[in-house]
Amino acid sequence: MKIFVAGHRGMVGGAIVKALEARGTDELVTRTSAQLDLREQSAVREFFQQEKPDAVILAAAKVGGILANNIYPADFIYENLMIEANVIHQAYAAGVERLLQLGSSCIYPQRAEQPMREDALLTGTLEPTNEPYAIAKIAGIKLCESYNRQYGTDYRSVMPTNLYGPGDNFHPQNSHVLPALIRRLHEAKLEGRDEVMIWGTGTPRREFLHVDDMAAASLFVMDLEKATYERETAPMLSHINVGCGTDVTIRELAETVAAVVGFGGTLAFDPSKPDGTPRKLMDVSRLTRLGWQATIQLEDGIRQTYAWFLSQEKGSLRAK
Ligand SMILES: NC(=O)C1=CN([C@@H]2O[C@H](COP(=O)(O)OP(=O)(O)OC[C@H]3O[C@@H](n4cnc5c(N)ncnc54)[C@H](OP(=O)(O)O)[C@@H]3O)[C@@H](O)[C@H]2O)C=CC1
Ligand SMILES: C[C@H]1O[C@H](OP(=O)(O)OP(=O)(O)OC[C@H]2O[C@@H](n3cnc4c(=O)[nH]c(N)nc43)[C@H](O)[C@@H]2O)[C@@H](O)[C@@H](O)C1=O
Repeated sequence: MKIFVAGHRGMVGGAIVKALEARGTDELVTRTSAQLDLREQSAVREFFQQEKPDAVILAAAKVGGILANNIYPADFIYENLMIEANVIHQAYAAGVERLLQLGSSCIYPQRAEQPMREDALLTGTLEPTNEPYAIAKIAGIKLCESYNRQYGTDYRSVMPTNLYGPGDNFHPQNSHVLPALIRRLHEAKLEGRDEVMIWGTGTPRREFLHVDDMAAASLFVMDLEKATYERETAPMLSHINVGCGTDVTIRELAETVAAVVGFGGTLAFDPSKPDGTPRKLMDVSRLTRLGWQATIQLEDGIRQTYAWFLSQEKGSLRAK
């Protein structure tokens, strides 16, 4: 198959390309955002009409942690809506048979019953710190569902929990918690500081999945027989959660990162920073029933990610 991987330089897109290359069965098509801005409708139309891929994996998005979502809500809703609408519609217009798009666990209500099942979607109010991003991600699911229902396409959606791994964004403010803590605790160790500040109260719970597991799950869902995907996601031909099925508090995460990095000082908490959703644990029974489960334990994944972080030249680390 000729597969367009959108967002191949990102953490997830990069891991998906690596997994596809290891398989070695497909022709891959990639473009950087500078080569093809997926917010631009006519450019996306031209690209799809020229390339005519058989399949698309949509891992391109405007992505960031709790603070970035709060500071740049317009960018998060606008860019993600445009990318999804352009890619999904132009894929359909170019006759693309199969598409997989990545959403996020933040699509579920702020107070969703835990663990969160796929049918919790649109049953309650969203978490305010990422509502614009979540609405764009929900629109992505609804685009796929609607094209499937109206045009009989085979466009699938996976909803990952919080992800981490090599290729992550280690920006001190705009990143997600896990890479932010790796960097902050590493720098504190180097500077000999005896205290590090962690945002929020430390009590929110999060589920973390290594990006290589996410890439494997994405290909697993992409490869499912159409009838199997439709049976599992009936009646709306909606989406499948991806996670590891267990979560930790932010305090526990910080303690694990501190142990891996070798920071022996005190962890202090700054409650003036937002906690966000109190808990976001995915119900992964749909994916488990289909035969997939995560393989990388959190501490092992953090060790491997820290080794990758250390292997990067400081200047080449992404800092968006
Ligand atoms: N990271 C996480 O914890 C989670 C991520 N997800 C989802 O997984 C997907 C991938 O996320 P992740 O890999 O972490 O994100 P990254 O920020 O690492 O990568 C995103 C990629 O999207 C590309 N991109 C952004 N804007 C445009 C644009 N206008 N045109 C073309 N390409 C664009 C970028 O390309 P370039 O490098 O060429 O500029 C970039 O490589 C997203 O849909 C995200 O919502 C879901 C849950 C958790
Ligand atoms: C993937 C997911 O990511 C975002 O939602 P989030 O889960 O809240 O993600 P986060 O990783 O930024 O924070 C998790 C928790 O960790 C705490 N925390 C402590 N110290 C730091 C810290 O230094 N940085 C960050 N970012 N958080 C910190 C922080 O206060 C919060 O309680 C959205 O983009 C959302 O839309 C989305 O999809």
